Amino acid sequence: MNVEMRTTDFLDRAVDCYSDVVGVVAHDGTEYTYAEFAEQVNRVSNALSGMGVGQGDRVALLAPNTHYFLETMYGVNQLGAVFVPMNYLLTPSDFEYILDDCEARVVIADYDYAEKVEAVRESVPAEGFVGYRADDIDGEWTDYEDWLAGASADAPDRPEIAEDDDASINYTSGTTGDPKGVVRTHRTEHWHALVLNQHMEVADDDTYLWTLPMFHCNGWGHTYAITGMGGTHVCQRTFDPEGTLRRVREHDVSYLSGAPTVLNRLIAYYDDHPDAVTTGEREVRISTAGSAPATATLSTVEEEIGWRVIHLYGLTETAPMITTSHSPRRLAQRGRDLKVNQGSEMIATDVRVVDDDGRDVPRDGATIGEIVVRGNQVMDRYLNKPDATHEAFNAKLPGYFHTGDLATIDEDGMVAIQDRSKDIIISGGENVSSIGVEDVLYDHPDVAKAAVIPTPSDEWGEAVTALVVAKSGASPSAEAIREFAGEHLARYQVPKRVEFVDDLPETATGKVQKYQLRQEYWEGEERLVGQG
Ligand SMILES: Nc1ncnc2c1ncn2[C@@H]1O[C@H](COP(=O)(O)OP(=O)(O)OP(=O)(O)O)[C@@H](O)[C@H]1O
Repeated sequence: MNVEMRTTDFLDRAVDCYSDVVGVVAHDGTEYTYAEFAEQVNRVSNALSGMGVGQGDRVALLAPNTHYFLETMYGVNQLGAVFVPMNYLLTPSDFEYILDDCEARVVIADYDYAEKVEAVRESVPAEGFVGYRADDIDGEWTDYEDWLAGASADAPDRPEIAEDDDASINYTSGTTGDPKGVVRTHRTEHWHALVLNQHMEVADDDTYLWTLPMFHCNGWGHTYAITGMGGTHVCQRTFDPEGTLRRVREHDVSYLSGAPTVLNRLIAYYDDHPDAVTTGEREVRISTAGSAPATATLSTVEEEIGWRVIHLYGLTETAPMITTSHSPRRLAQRGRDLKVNQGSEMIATDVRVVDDDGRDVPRDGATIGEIVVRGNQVMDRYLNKPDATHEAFNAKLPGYFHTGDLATIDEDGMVAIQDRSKDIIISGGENVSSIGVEDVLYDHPDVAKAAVIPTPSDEWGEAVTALVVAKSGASPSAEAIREFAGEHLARYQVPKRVEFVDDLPETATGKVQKYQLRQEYWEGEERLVGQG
């Protein structure tokens, strides 16, 4: 007989098997066993019920990495209600759009960010406003702790939750356009967490440090995966290198995650404070995804900081993870470079690379096509956007989700991401992978960050242009950078222009906003490819 897959299964197991184990360390150091954590979760459910929230209702949360993010997520889901975590770096008008789009009944917000919801309060449908440390928020917010204190810690009656019921709505980060509400079901969330556990080897002695924003795809599924395995969550409100390295030492952390920019910031801090890293008894592993890590980034983290890097790939729409570099057999055969931009599909996940007619490209590691995917972790739909949903699942190969990412695939099924279709540069008729050029630039000893974008050119159609942040104290010339690139790249890939900038605009999840960078060069002109 089939058993429905639900997100609640993960906390239920932790309570069954690890009630005495510290499940959550709050950002202020307070420790909760899984039994205590489950009581907090029950309080959230009962307090929400008291406000009239029931099955199918949406509850939005605006919070950094905190124990109450986790409490709210489980508390909402065990009522059969739908959890909507929001990106705290968005603007009031984004929140107005999101809260309206998902028709949130209640908003729970952190004192650091609540003002952005307060600014649009009158124009959103929510009736309940709960603030963490409400005294520090201007406006009428019920204090989170008072709210819970008035609620029972007994398990609420759970409704019948079907695995295809909506569990959460995660808005895309808006790197390339308006946020879209990605609707994920209990089944997609559950399945993705199982797949993640399988490939990341999560166990009950894992201590997971929250450097990755929890709002981002429910922390890439670790909010469920770590809980279900009986591991310990250590909360860090937002990432900072000093705080991260200190917590790794203090809590004997074994596992953490972050976008490549997080790795780069750790490296920059480590350069100045090598003593901040101690290699303890056990291995530390760090999973990275969200954008392409440079070869130099991976080798510095592995060889100098001493942590094992696992490179993953995916999208909000795919829960997110669909490929992984964690293949010891292949790495032993083919060397560590394999890790940089390649991964194999995760278990029970059908990843294909197809041409414009939806046919598989040759598995030659050279022909570029679009990554499409089918699997139980793929989203149900975009909220209120049937046309976008139809397009995403039918553009080239019906039934597969179309990622908009370009890649090659080789004879072992290793997928190497080349670019987003919007980021690839067509210069003199040749495709140039911005990721490939950036990878080389990161190898230059004076380069701290690099973003490669197309700029308009009468001669080339699009000119490969590198925007470079120099390392502190270094002042390389544009010519030196171009020369270095010329030693490692084909002539058509070498940046025609190199410009130095103080910093690169990034999203909350650490992605360089190439769309924004491109804009100023393309004002009034139409790009040949992509939309921006
Ligand atoms: N390991 C990786 N290497 C290269 N690119 C990656 C990797 N992992 C993720 N990405 C990029 O990130 C994208 C997914 O990001 P996410 O779902 O967070 O939203 P977004 O695409 O940044 O936002 P929006 O859809 O609003 O533009 C992928 O489509 C891919 O382009």
